[in-house]
Parts: sequence; C-alpha cells; structure tokens
Amino acid sequence: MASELLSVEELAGGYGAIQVLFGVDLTVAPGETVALCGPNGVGKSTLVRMLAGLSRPSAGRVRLCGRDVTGVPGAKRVRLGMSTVIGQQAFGSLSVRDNLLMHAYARRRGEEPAATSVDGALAVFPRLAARARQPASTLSGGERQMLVLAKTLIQRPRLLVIDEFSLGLAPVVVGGLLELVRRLAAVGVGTLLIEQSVNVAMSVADRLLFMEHGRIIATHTPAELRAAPDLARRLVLGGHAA
Ligand SMILES: Nc1ncnc2c1ncn2[C@@H]1O[C@H](COP(=O)(O)OP(=O)(O)OP(=O)(O)O)[C@@H](O)[C@H]1O
Repeated sequence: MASELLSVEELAGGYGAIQVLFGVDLTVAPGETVALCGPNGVGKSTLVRMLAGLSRPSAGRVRLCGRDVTGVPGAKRVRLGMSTVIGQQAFGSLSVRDNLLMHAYARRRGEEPAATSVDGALAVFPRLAARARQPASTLSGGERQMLVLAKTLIQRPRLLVIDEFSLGLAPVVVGGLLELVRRLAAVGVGTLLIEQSVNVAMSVADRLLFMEHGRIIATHTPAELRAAPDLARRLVLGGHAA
C-alpha cells in the first residue's frame, strides 16, 4: 500500500545455497514503531542486511514510500529516506564532531553540508556533545551507539531500521535511545526495531512481530502480550520453549 513507509513482500534469500528467509511480509507506517523479535539465528539480521541493500534477496519485494527499491543500492535508499543502524560503525581516530561532519558532507548530493545539522544532532545527545573533541575510539559502547544514531539523524530519515541497539547497554542508556525513537515517531518517522528483549520492544513498539525459521509467525500489540505473558515467552523462545 502506498501509504506505508516500508512494505516488504514475500522476501526470501540467504547466503549462497543457504536459504535463511522464506517469504517475509511486513509493513511500517509513518510514525509507527514496529519491533521484530525472535530467537537467535532465525534471520533477523539477514532481513536487515537486505533492507539496507547489503545483500540481494532471491525473491520478493521491498518498497519504500510505495517505490520498489528491491534492486536499489544502499546509498540510494538512504537518499530516499531509509537509514539503517547496524553495529557501532565509527571512524575511530576521528573526533566525535568530525565523525558527524563527515556524515553531514556525505548527506545529499547538491546540498550544503550543514554544520548546524551536526550541532542539532549533538544537542540530542548531551553526553556526545560533552565528548565532541574526543576520538570516537575512546567512546563507551553506549556512547558509540549514540554516535551511530546521531549520524543517522543527520540523514533525516523517514524510516529507521535499527538492528539490536539494546544489546550490552545499561538500561538507562537504552531508555534514552528509546525515548529518541518515541520522539522521532511523534514527528512521523517510522522505525523497524530488531530487538531480542520483548520487554524493551513492548516499551516502545506499536506492534511486535515474531520471527521463526525465516518467517513472521505472529503479530501482537503490547496490550495483547501483557494480557497473555506465556504467549510472549513461547513466541520468543520458539522451538526452545519447554
Ligand atoms: N555470512 C553468512 N554465511 C552463511 N550463513 C550465515 C551468514 N550470516 C548468517 N548466516 C546464518 O544465517 C542464519 C540467520 O542469521 P541471522 O544473523 O540473520 O540471525 P538473527 O536472527 O539475526 O540471529 P541473532 O539474534 O543471533 O543475531 C543463521 O543460521 C546464521 O548462521
């Protein structure tokens, strides 16, 4: 549907002869936060790589704002409004500010490199602002995650795809990052959040999707899951449930 920001239809593929995804369907609407949960190895990161344009599906479609971007390279997807947060990529020896400046320069062909967008991104993360001159390599895990998100904000995405940002971070840091996702949602940004912790996902998502063996097997709202605690446990443990 053209009103969706992201629409994934029957997406399949994997690594050479190894098939990991077997027909994934999902949508994210403007301002909607959708969490994708599931046990280890079910294909969540493989899906993110395909959404980012880092690997090609063998079948299926990815649409962004109604436009088919299935074969479109990653950099162009960013220009079309999809930003993907994978890992904690940063240029270690460059300062935090220079990392952000590099991103501001790379933002869009023909656009002025806006130093103000760097200041704007730093204003969202006071911890980073206090470390603006520090080499990115000296940041803590949580601070690096903030730097990755700050870079993403400079891209002014319409759709954010985030792969597991709560992993290994202190709850207070995760809380701050989730607050940012809520603020972005309030201005219409859609987010697909890959998240192992159902509790974290329930605290921010409008809908939770559960994946098993390369397929979405269930969709629930946080209210539905709160009403049936065993359901979430069964879904997230998949085949490992007792
Ligand atoms: N480069 C690769 N080559 C071959 N197989 C791979 C490769 N990367 C991942 N896989 C396999 O694909 C399957 C899905 O992996 P993926 O990383 O997408 O799972 P995941 O759901 O993100 O897991 P986790 O929650 O543990 O990160 C796994 O069986 C994994 O071993």
